[in-house]
Amino acid sequence: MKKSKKDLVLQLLKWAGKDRYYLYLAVILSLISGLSTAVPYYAVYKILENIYARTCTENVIIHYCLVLFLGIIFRFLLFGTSGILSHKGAYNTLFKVRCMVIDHMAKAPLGNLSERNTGEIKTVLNEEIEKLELFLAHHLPELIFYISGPIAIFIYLCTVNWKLALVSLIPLVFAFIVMGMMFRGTDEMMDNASKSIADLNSTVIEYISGMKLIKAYNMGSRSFTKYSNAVEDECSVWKKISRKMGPPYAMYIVIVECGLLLIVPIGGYWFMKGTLTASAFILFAFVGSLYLTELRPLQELGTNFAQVLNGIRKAEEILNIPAYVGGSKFPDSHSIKLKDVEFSYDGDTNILKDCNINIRDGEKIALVGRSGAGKSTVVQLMARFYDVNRGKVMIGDKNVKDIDYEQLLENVSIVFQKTFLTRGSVLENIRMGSNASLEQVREAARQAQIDDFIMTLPNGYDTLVGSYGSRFSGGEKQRIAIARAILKNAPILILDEATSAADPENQLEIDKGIQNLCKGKTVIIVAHRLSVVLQCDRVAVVENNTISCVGTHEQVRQKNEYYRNAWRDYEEARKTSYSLGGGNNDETK
Ligand SMILES: Nc1ncnc2c1ncn2[C@@H]1O[C@H](COP(=O)(O)OP(=O)(O)OP(=O)(O)O)[C@@H](O)[C@H]1O
Repeated sequence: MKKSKKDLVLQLLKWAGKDRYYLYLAVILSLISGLSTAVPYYAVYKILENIYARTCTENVIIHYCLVLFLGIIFRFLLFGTSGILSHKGAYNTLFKVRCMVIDHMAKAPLGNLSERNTGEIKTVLNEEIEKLELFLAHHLPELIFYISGPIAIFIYLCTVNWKLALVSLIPLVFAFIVMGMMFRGTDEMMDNASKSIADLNSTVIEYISGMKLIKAYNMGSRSFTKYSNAVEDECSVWKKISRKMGPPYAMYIVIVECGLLLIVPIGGYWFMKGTLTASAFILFAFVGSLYLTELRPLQELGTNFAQVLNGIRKAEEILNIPAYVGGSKFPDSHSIKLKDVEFSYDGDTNILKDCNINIRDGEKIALVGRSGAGKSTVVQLMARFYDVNRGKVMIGDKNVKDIDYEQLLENVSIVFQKTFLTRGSVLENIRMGSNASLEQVREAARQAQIDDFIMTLPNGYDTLVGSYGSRFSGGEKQRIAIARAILKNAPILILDEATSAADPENQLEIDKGIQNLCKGKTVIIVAHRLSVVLQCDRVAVVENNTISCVGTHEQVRQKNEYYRNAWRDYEEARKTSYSLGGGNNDETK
């Protein structure tokens, strides 16, 4: 169910936590500042009154000029302080909401997150949440200021002549009707605007991250078409919004400014009849229509408010993804068991069915199978990146669903096929948020066979990695990932082994790093190179949506046709490479 505007604002204040008191104080100061708007008009009126009563002296002028001066200073001082407080509250809240969303994403199932594209998530984290600052730091205090000012002036005008004060309000009634027309049915439009900016962001991200591919296939113009389409879509959404809101906005501006058309003739008539004093007539002619123009920014606030509500809604959508919370201690035994597991990414096609395996504590097991058979899926279920549809994944004697998620992630290390490096330094990339000392990081890097290389970099461990680790080769990146895992020293290790680890020398280094990493751990290796299997205790074949055969290399070779054929092909390929090159290309050595 869609939340009401009020509920969304209350939700935002809840996210603000204690910082909402800054916001409340800012609103109170804004209110007083707004109310003091009437003070200068009061001072001017009093001077006029004294002039017409022929009682105006130097003292009277000085007295009311002082009142006027203090009124203006007081008003701006309060409004300025309100702005400082509202900005403090707003930026603290923004920080909290961004941290909450990021933290929540880390605890949410990967499946739910990957339904959203990167552009959509980036839009929520940047643009949508940024709009909350606009609301908290500007709209909230300004809304109070722009409303309370005219209310204070209206009340003051009522004390001078209540009938003419009421006349001055007539344009406001029409202005509000027009404003209502302007905002009716804009929710969907704002939603579309938010979607179009998310699409635009996704296209830009895709364009930049796929730059190499675009160049390699000379896809520049085609990719640009996709980008320009996204820009056009965004533009057309905003054109629609402008078409809907533009005319009523123009009417609103005209209406609030045309109070004089009523005040001057009616006020003049009453003055002629003697029911209105000259000073009151001048006051109304001067202020009577002007004070309503203070309400003009309300329209702009209204437009932005619709966008802010959309921002709150979007942030809430991510925060409402059910996260993995609670759970018991990580078990002492590090055996892993899949029991009758069934799993599908999309809810329709089963990638795994009746899948069973028992991995002993401290055992080293290789998963083999054709490309797309489901090897990576099996290991991702072990780390609870996704939840199974049926059956159980157990670590020790516990279902992974019952283990505290943070403890689970702490106790499982994964080295992915494709290494992701953050933009920071090499040191930060190996530490990954831990408190490890430089010496501990270097020791891990030595074991991963990458320390010597890092020391040759211009700033050693402080060298910046660059976006997406652009300055490192595939093999170097992999060894950095191995160093990370060595430093983390988790008892369960999952290696989604890469085939692209470059030249044999690099491969040898990586293998040495991996051997150091595996010591004393329960290890599951997704083996893309068959030679890796010989370093494992057992091998499991993933085929036909299940784990079809588990045993030692010899046992599986005898029992499983896929594995037997794969080894035959592998050995024949090795013989061919011997006869072609005449050298020893054995990658197992
Ligand atoms: N996030 C995903 N959403 C939908 N389908 C997916 C997803 N990830 C993988 N798949 C599909 O699941 C099947 C198994 O993929 P998986 O990556 O587990 O295979 P694999 O054996 O590890 O393959 P490879 O050896 O090529 O890495 C494939 O058909 C793949 O297209």
